[in-house]
Amino acid sequence: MTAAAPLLSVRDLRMTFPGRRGHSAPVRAVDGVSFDLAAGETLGLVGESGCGKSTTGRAIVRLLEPTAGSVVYDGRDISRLRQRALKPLRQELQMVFQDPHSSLNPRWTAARIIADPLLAQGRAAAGARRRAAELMELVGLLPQHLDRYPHEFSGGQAQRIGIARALATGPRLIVADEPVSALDVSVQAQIVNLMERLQRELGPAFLFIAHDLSVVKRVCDRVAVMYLGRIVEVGAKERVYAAPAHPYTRALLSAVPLPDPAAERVRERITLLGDPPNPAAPPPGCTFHPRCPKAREICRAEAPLLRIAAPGEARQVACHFPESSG
Ligand SMILES: Nc1ncnc2c1ncn2[C@@H]1O[C@H](COP(=O)(O)OP(=O)(O)OP(=O)(O)O)[C@@H](O)[C@H]1O
Repeated sequence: MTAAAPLLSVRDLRMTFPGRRGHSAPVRAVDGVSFDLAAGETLGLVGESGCGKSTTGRAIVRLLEPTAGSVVYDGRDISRLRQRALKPLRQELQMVFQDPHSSLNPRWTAARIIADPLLAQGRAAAGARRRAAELMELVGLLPQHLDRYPHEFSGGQAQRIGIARALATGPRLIVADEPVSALDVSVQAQIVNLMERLQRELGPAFLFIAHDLSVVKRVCDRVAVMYLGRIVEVGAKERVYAAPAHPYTRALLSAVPLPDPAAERVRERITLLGDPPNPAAPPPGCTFHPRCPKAREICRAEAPLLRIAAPGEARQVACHFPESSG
């Protein structure tokens, strides 16, 4: 039996920005990212601020045109499509942004924000409004509030509107870029619960971008860890969280508080040395080597490829000395 083709297949994705004034070297924000996403699957994309998570997400839904590489969605490379050719795909590829108040048009009512993708599809105004009311209910908002403006909603409610808008056209892939990190901690869990429920009920695939590893642990099937524009480890959530193979993943996970205070007291904490390096001037070899407690000569000279961590495992790791190999 052959496995079904993935819904999304990203290969060697690269996104380079011109250097800012005074720093003429180009910024390699995404530097060769490859992964697959199956229909209905949730992949968490984690890593420190500036490692290229948002740029990866934006290039996939084609808010940006990648510098190189391919983004094969449903069997078709969309990485070079022009805006006109992308239009029909917009209903299938949606994005939820980090800060709902700055990503929703402040001059539009909730009804218009949610109905806009439907109107763009050619839906009649009355039908689009009815659908917007249903979507308000689906995301836990009162349909009577359809004519309110974004500033009349709290942060959590506004994010629900952003989610309703993303769901309006029945997308098959949603890129959620830090969807809860701008919200109060008390509201974060509600939005995570909502996204979990919608994923279960409606079944879109999610690329869930976050720096909070405990959120990713709750909602994702697989996790990809990014460092300086590259994926350094990707695999099933259970494996990555229980036995991280890359030293960077180990360091990130060692900073996540454990619910059990006794376990918390005896756990190993790994403090990363120094700051993340500059993507305009990445270190040679493995870009993590200046901060890696295990770095040896080869790490300074040769960039490790992302490869199967251990025989029989689907998990991949880009390290010359992954944890599983001792
Ligand atoms: N339009 C742009 N022009 C120039 N550089 C950019 C642009 N967008 C992003 N960058 C740079 O690319 C790198 C990756 O940024 P990106 O926002 O993708 O990272 P991130 O992991 O999502 O971080 P954060 O969580 O802070 O959003 C950073 O060094 C950033 O400064």
